[in-house]
Amino acid sequence: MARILIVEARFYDHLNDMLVAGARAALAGHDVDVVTVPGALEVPGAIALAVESGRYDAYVAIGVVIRGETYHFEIVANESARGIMALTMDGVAIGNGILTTENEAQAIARADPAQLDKGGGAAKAALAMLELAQRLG
Ligand SMILES: Nc1c(NC[C@H](O)[C@H](O)[C@H](O)CO)[nH]c(=O)[nH]c1=O
Ligand SMILES: CC(=O)[C@@H](O)COP(=O)(O)O
Repeated sequence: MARILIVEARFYDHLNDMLVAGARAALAGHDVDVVTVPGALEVPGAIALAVESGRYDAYVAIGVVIRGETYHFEIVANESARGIMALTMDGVAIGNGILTTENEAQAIARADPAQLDKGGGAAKAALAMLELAQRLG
């Protein structure tokens, strides 16, 4: 059994509820905690803090970034992904379930566990990276 932390950027409650449900289903049998941050830009920092705590074996990043009117979409989408990638390159087992979509319909299709289940996919990716780290470590 692994100790998994879900770090969710709760910007859209109804979408996050689906993503977290999918992630939890994929993490059945493991010890799962969930923490919430304001938005996707805060997710990498929250994971970095949790890594420092030494309490968890792997992490699942959850969130939804939907394009608005300004360049802020690129900043939030790209920089949250960049921060998560930097952590993975440091050997942290993370699955990235932060959706970056053009509209809500695209987000719903990807958040819904009965459709594309990106939350479950991110959880499975985190477990796969943890298993790889244990095998190679
Ligand atoms: N527009 C979205 C955001 N924006 C907020 C930022 O992530 C951040 O919390 C803020 O800039 C304060 O540092 N976040 C999302 O997760 N999704 C969005 O669509
Ligand atoms: C992804 C975003 O930051 C977006 O929700 C913000 O919308 P806007 O660009 O219209 O301020």
